[in-house]
Amino acid sequence: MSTSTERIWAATAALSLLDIGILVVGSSLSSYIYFKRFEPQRPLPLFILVVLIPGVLSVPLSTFLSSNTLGVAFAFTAYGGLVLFYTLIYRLSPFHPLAQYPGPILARISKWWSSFVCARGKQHLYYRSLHEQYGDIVRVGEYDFDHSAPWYFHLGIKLAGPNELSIRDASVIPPILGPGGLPKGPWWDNRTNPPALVGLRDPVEHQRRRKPWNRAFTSSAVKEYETIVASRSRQLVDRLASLVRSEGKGEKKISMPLDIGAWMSYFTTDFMGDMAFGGGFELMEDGGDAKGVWHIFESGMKSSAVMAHTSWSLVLLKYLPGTVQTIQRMRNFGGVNVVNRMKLGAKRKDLFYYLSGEDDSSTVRPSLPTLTSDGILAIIAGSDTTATTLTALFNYLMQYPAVYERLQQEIEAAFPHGEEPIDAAKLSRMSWLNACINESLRLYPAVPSGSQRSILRGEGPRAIGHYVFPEQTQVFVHTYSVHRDPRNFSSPDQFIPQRWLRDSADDMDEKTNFSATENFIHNSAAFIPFSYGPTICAGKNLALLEMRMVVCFLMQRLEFRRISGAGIGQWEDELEDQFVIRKPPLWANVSVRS
Ligand code: HEM
Repeated sequence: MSTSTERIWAATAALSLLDIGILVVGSSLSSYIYFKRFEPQRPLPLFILVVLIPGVLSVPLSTFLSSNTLGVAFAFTAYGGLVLFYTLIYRLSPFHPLAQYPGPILARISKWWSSFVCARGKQHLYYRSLHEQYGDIVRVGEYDFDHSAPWYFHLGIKLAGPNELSIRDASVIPPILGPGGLPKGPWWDNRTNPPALVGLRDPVEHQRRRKPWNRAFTSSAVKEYETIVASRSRQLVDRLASLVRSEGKGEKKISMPLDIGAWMSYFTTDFMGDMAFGGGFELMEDGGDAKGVWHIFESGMKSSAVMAHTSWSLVLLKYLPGTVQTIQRMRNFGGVNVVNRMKLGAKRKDLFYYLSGEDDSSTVRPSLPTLTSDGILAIIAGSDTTATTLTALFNYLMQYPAVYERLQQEIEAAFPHGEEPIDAAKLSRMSWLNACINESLRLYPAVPSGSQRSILRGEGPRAIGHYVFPEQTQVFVHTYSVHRDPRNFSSPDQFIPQRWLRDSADDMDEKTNFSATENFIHNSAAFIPFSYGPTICAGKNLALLEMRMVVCFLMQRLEFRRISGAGIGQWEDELEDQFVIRKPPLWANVSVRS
C-alpha cells in the first residue's frame, strides 16, 4: 500500500461517527444546492454527484460497520435519502416559486401522483373537486425532470421544478391557448417518433406541419367527404336495422338491446379508416373488432396517457415486455396502411390526399414515418372523440324523452318522407340538433382535462391575464371544470340544450325551468371542447358534419329507448378520463320505426 493511501486510511479511521455524519449531511446538502442551481445533465457531473461522492463516503462508514457492502449501502441510502428529504422540504416550503398556489400535498411533491390519479380513470372528477376546494388555480404536479434532455440523464433529481397548475378561470383561455399563447408542454413528449402533429411543441414546426391539415379541412374539402360520411351512416343504420329484424324474425315491432356505444365506435373507426388510409377496417361489417384494429389503437392509449405525466418515462416503455410489441404493432399497422393507400394514388380526395401532399405539387412530400404518425393520429383523434360525444348524446336523449321527441320532429321537418339527411348546409341550420350536440360536448368534452402548455426555461415570468407565472411552469385549462363552472353556465351539471338557443327568448321561457327573470348565465367563450387557438382541433368541422348526419340517419329509421332498470347516470359514473374518454357500454332497446 502506498504511503498516501495509508495516510487516507489513517485519516478516515480517525474520524468519529459525528464527523462522518457532518460529512454526509454537508455533502448531500451541497449536492442538492448544486443540482437545484445548475441542473446538471452531462454524465460526468452526474457521475460525481450521484456515484462518486456517496462512494467516497462509504470508506469511513465501512470502518464502523461489519462489512464494506454494508458501508456502501448505508452511504448511498443516507446520501440519497437526504437529497430526497431536502427536495421534499423545498417543494412544500414557502420558498418554492409556486408556493402561493394551494394544492394537495402529494401533488406538490411529485408528478407520479398525477399518473396514479390518471390510472384510476377519474382525473376529470378529481381536478374538478380540487378546484372546488382550492379555487381557480391549483398546484397539481411537480415535474421531477427536465424533459428536454434524454431520459438517462434524468436519474438525478430535478429539484427546482418545473411545476404544474390546473386552471379553471375562463378569462385566461385566449392568453394561454390563443395566438401568441404558450407552446405545448412536456406532457406531449416522447409519444411517437417522429411526433404526430398534436405532439409538436415547437410552434413554428407545428405551424408548418399544420398546413396540409388545414387544407384538408377547408369547407370545400369537407364537402368532398360528405359522400363518405353518408355511405358509412347508411351502413350503420342498415346493420342495426338488420340485426333488429333478424332478432324479430319477421315480426313488425320488435326491439333488441344493443350496445350503441360500441356501434358508434365501429362507425367512427371505419369512417376514419376511410379518411386516413383509404378504408378496409370494416368493424361494422364484422359486427366487432374481428381484425383487432380497435384493439391495436386502444391498447397503447391507457399506458401512454398514464405515463405522459412523467413523459421522460415513455421512452422506457419499449424496454417493458409487452408494450414494445403493442406500440410497434400500431406503427406497423399504420405503415402498411400508408403504403396501401399510396397505391391508390391521387384519385380519391380523402384526408390522406392532403397529408401526403398529393393535392399540392409545390409542397415537400412528408416522409413515410411522418405520414404514419399523422395517419395514426387521425384514427385516434377522430374516432374515440366523436364516438364518445355521440354516445353521450344518445345517453341524454334516452334520459329525456321530451328532448328526444323534439329532435325527432326537427329531423322529420328538415328531411320529410324518408329524404336522406345528407344536405350539410341544412344539417348545420338544425338548431335543436346542434344545441343537443353542444350540450353533450359541454358536459362531456372528449378531452376533459385539456392540453398542457408550458412557460419555457429562460423566458422569465409570464403575465397571463391577471396572474404572473414563473418560468418552467406547466399549465392546463381544465375543460371539464370550466364547462361545469356555474359562473359560466347556469345549472352546469344539467343537460339543458335550450341554453344554446338563447337568441330565441320564447324558447327559453317555454321549454326550460329558467324563469325569464332569472339571471341566466351562458358564457360561450368558456366552451372549448375542441380547444382554442392555433392548435384547435383540426377536424372540428368534419366531426360536426359526421355527428349531425349520423344522428339524423339513425333517428329517421330507428328508435332508441332506455332499457328499464338501467340506472340513470350509470354510464356517466363509469366513464374514465385517460386524456380521451374511455366509455363503458351504453345499452339501448333499438327498434325499427314503422
Ligand atoms: C367530437 C369530436 C372531437 C373533439 C371533441 C376533438 C377535440 C380535440 C382536442 C381538445 C384537441 C387538442 C387540441 C390542443 O392540443 O389544443 C384535438 C386535436 C386534434 N384533433 Fe380533434 N376532436 C374531435 C374530432 C376530431 C376529428 C374527427 C379529427 C379528424 C382527423 C380530429 C383531428 C384532430 C387533430 C389532427 C388534432 C391535433 C391538432 C393540432 O395539434 O394542431 N379531431 N381535438
